[in-house]
Amino acid sequence: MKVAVIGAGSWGTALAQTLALNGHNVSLWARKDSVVHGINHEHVNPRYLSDAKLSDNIVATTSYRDALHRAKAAVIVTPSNLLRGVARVLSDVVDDQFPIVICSKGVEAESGYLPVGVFESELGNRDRLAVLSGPNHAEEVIKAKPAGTVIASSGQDTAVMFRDLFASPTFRTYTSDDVTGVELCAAFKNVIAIAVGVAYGLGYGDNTAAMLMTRGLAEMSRLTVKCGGQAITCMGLAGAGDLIATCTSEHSRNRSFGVELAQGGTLDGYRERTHMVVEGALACKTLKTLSEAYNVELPITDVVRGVVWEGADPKAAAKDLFARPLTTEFYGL
Ligand SMILES: NC(=O)c1ccc[n+]([C@@H]2O[C@H](COP(=O)([O-])OP(=O)(O)OC[C@H]3O[C@@H](n4cnc5c(N)ncnc54)[C@H](O)[C@@H]3O)[C@@H](O)[C@H]2O)c1
Ligand SMILES: O=P(O)(O)OC[C@H](O)CO
Repeated sequence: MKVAVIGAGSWGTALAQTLALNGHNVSLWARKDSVVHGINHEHVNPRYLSDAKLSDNIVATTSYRDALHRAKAAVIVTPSNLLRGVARVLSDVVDDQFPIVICSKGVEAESGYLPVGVFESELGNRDRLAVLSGPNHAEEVIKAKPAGTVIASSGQDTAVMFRDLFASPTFRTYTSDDVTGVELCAAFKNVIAIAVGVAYGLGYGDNTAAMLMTRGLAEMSRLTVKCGGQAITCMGLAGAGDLIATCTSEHSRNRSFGVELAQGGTLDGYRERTHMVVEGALACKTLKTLSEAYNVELPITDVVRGVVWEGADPKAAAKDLFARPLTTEFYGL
């Protein structure tokens, strides 16, 4: 079957390869001609994961229409801040039954919409929309190192369809009906990974990292439940699983950005050097819309926002976190 993958960064490239190895014909939309040329002529993405030889049943294009022509499903893997634009393009090309899975991790600025909500508002029919998320560093998935992920949809047929599309001997896919929970976990874990990176950058230890991860999980759970998601989702692959992978992995951009930030680096400098997206830097701002709407305290997220965007001193910010009133461990849950 032909599948359109929209976005040829690291994750789009790894997912395209996963689908291609499963025998599907993949049409990969890329922004840059040089990427299209590299994939179609050398079977290599010259900009992302350039060590990987890609299957020859991946064909790249810069045309959305060509990518979607005769495709039976679309996989959306752009940075989260571009999702509404992509949804608008798709609304001119696909009908309201066309299955779409979104693999980007974030919250829309201003509206506070999660990815599936953004697509639903532009394209309708939520039941054919899904979200895919889990502890999935592209650098490992493209090498077929075993990994698991969750595919959540309000439509059971959609979740099962994408589960079977992606499942492989090394990529184990689970279904869920908790779309909100999976999406919030995905956005949140990146913010906590920045906090963990900052802590390591300041020379703090593994105890600090474990505390931030666990208290981050508490923030994630509080907001998830208030937004209508299930607390148990935060204990699954999309929650604790991805939080652990992102906060501990050498591959994580969010974590390594946090380390650099603590040592005087900047977001612009990180982006320019790597050409990569640091979703947590945006999410620490966009999650505020939800925390205010639902009146949920997110102290670690607030501190990360202060350090990334408001010039707060990381050491002073860490001190502030410790100066908060002492309370019971499961306060607010
Ligand atoms: N990399 C991973 O391991 C991984 C795993 C799971 C989920 N994700 C998520 O997938 C999404 C995409 O991340 P990625 O890692 O594939 O990207 P990346 O960081 O490897 O590359 C950046 C991507 O952004 C695109 N881009 C940048 N500016 C653009 C613009 N103005 N217009 C259009 N495209 C632009 C680039 O073309 C490229 O595709 C993110 O939400 C990320 O959180 C990534
Ligand atoms: O490299 P990061 O920090 O963007 O994380 C990538 C994936 O989301 C890990 O599951």
